[in-house]
Amino acid sequence: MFTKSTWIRLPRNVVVGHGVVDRTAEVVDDLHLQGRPLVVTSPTPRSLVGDAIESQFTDSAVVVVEEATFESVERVIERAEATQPGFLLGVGGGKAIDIAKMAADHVGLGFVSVPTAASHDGIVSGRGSVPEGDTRHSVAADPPLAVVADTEVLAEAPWELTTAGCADIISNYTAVMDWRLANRLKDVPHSEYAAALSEMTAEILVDNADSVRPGLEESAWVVTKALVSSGVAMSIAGSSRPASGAEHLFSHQLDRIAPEPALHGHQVGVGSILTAYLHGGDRGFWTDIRDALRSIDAPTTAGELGIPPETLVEALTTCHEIRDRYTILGDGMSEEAAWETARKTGVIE
Ligand SMILES: NC(=O)C1=CN([C@@H]2O[C@H](COP(=O)(O)OP(=O)(O)OC[C@H]3O[C@@H](n4cnc5c(N)ncnc54)[C@H](OP(=O)(O)O)[C@@H]3O)[C@@H](O)[C@H]2O)C=CC1
Ligand SMILES: O=C(CO)COP(=O)(O)O
Ligand SMILES: [Zn+2]
Repeated sequence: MFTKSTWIRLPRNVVVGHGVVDRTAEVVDDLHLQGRPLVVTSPTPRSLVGDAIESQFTDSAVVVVEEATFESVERVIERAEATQPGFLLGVGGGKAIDIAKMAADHVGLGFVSVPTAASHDGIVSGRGSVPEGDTRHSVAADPPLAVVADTEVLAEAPWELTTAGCADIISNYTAVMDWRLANRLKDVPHSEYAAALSEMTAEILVDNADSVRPGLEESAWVVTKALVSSGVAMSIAGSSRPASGAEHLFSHQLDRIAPEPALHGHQVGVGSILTAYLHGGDRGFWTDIRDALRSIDAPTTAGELGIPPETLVEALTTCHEIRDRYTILGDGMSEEAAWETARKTGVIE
């Protein structure tokens, strides 16, 4: 008997382009959302687009968050209970958007994502990631009802945020390799549609790497479309598997143990070089990943990440423990193998 079922949750409107932040109220109208918005934002995004957004609504409440913490999520929930909005608008980078996403989920309201940085695929996905205790990986949350991604704003964001978004997409290659391996070895549920979409997204981004340059609105366009596509792959899968394998475990562990972690996308990019090497050995795919990262100015070494070599090796040898997600790391790497992998790939010089 056939018993399978799936429920794919996607944003209904994805509006990307020049000046679209001025169309936020129109997007909201199209969703038939009632009531006033609670705008969840952080200091810099508020100074950049706060007025442009708030002026489109006759009555809006605003909460400015500074840290990606559960206290911030609770503050937004309290503000929502006090102001009784009809929906939430998350305006900013991953911090403001994830806090809005988690708070909206808690109070049972919809939210609209207005990214000001194309820094990772969480800005469009149904995954929320706010550090809780020792946990750094994402959990399921309702995806945004709509995404309003203004390429003019995104193109002016610091270049490293955009290169981090690119590297998060390039890491899809190794995430999919890990997912296929887990399916073959551990019978982990796998969607070939989600895997193919995720890989194709990385492929298109790499093919268009020449048009990803600082200050170019075209770059914001290319990267945002890729982030949307990666978010859709995760929605089809019903998990972050198509976009998160061992390279993400490595990054989550660095977030826990590094004196000063680097950007999410930059860490997963370097993680992807290392795990591509493990998948493919000397003549493997890892040089393609490294070259793709180099071509968009993303870090490819521990030094460029600002991570001490010992910390990088510690992350690589311990990160398999942080979550129940089978990857090429299996039940863990020895220290010797981790040093060898990092040196052979030039991640540690
Ligand atoms: N849901 C998911 O799957 C994932 C979620 N995450 C989460 O996302 C967060 C990291 O995302 P990230 O975007 O890097 O972090 P932030 O939202 O903190 O943004 C990074 C920095 O850029 C600033 N900024 C944002 N937009 C602009 C702009 N247009 N111009 C100038 N500066 C700008 C912010 O300013 P200010 O400090 O003033 O806000 C901040 O200092 C973390 O909380 C992480 O847990 C990470 C990966 C995946
Ligand atoms: O960052 C993500 C995908 O790019 C989400 O992955 P995690 O579930 O590992 O946090
Ligand atoms: Zn990621």
